[in-house]
Amino acid sequence: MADSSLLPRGKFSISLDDSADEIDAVTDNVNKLSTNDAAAAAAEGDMNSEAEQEVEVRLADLQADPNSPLYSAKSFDSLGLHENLLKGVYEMKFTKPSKIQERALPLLLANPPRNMIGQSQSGTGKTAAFVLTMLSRVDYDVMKPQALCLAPSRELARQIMEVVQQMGKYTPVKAAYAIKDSLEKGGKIDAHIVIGTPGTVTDLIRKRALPLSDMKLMVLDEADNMLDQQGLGDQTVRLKNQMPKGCQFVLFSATFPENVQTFTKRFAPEANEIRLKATELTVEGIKQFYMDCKNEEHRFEVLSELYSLMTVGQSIIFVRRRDTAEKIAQRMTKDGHAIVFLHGQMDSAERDRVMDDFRKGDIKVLITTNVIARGIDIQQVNLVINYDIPLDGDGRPDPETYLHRIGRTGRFGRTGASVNFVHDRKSNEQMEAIQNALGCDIIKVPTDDWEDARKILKKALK
Ligand SMILES: Nc1ncnc2c1ncn2[C@@H]1O[C@H](COP(=O)(O)OP(=O)(O)OP(=O)(O)O)[C@@H](O)[C@H]1O
Repeated sequence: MADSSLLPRGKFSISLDDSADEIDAVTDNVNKLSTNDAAAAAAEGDMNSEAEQEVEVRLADLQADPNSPLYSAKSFDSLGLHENLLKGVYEMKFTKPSKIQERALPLLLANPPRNMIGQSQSGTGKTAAFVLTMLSRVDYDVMKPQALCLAPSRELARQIMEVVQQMGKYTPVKAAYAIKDSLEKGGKIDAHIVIGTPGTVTDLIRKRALPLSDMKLMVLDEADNMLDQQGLGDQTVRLKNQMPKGCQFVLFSATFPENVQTFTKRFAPEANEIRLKATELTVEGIKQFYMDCKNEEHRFEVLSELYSLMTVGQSIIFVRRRDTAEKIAQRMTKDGHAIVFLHGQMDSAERDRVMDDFRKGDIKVLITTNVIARGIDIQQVNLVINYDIPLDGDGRPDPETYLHRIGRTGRFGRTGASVNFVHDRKSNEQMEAIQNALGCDIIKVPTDDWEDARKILKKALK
């Protein structure tokens, strides 16, 4: 949850309560939205399963707890959103906003537009905050790209598109991808909202397939990653420099490490900021464990044993290298486990197929690299395994990537477990460094008493 004492004084152009006038201006624009039949929304009356009901009860409790990042004192109706967007939100079964949604939305929608740097724990609903902003800001009478959302992976871009379509269901929004293989040769993007990855966006602009003249809003999801100077940073900055004057820059992430903070502020000057304290970064619902393996070979055996003994919902295993992902998937398959791999060197169609199968639940175990460490939201994932402890580009323990990886479980109040595998002194030290940096407890699970191990993990997954 954000700590208001950390917010820079005087940076807010409005307070949460006196924002009605500014919000109206945005609402005027959105009034042009078409009014589709809302009956469709009401007609949906599926009986929830028992498990889902349990989650709903827990969620209601969390959303009533002021100490939870999901807590909100307000309703979606009071956040200045157009009624057609509210219909979309409610159809997604969102009853109350989370803390980040409640705090960020009025600031994001205020006029004149102001930049935003928003931080909130993994799985607390940042996507809705920026998607609703994009859907509120575009002028639907103008069929030109007006909002650009950048994400670090095609998987995340596709997921954001899904949210845009769902939330924008009762608007005439047209959204287009700018990801590899998304546009036919010689084609041109005509859509209100563009969602893409920096490389392809750069490419399309160069080919004059993505006009920027009407851009009003640029969103960076996983902003610290997008601005990382060892990675996507240069490309992202070059894109920013091409945006028209007055463009609003919106940056969201669960993590903004020290080393990107100055840069982030330069990227989004005069921004409203919503920040977390260092002690608030971990999500309570995610229980963290480690298993001490004797060596490389034992590490694999423990993994295989774990999957023989446990019935987990869905799980993601993270490794450092693509070839490790492939090798382990092959060995696990030989041992009789159903598992697939996903990494950045696969072709687009294959990546999409694997991800779609995993999302549908047809695949239960996915082994992957950091390519999907961030943002991916699959609520049934209740176990994350760090087969390799995450390291940064310089080979140092990487607490941010750790947080994002384990954050693939425990989404929006759900419970989940993460298990770190250590197999030698070095990996042990790496895990300890992460534990110290985050000040979190990582509890040992025995590798010589499987009954005990099963009990501990089962309890955490309840
Ligand atoms: N107000 C809400 N009520 C109920 N569910 C919500 C609400 N807001 C978001 N969600 C759900 O919570 C889940 C997590 O949201 P989202 O993916 O936006 O998290 P995030 O903060 O972007 O996480 P990450 O940092 O991992 O990217 C999604 O399944 C989303 O549909």
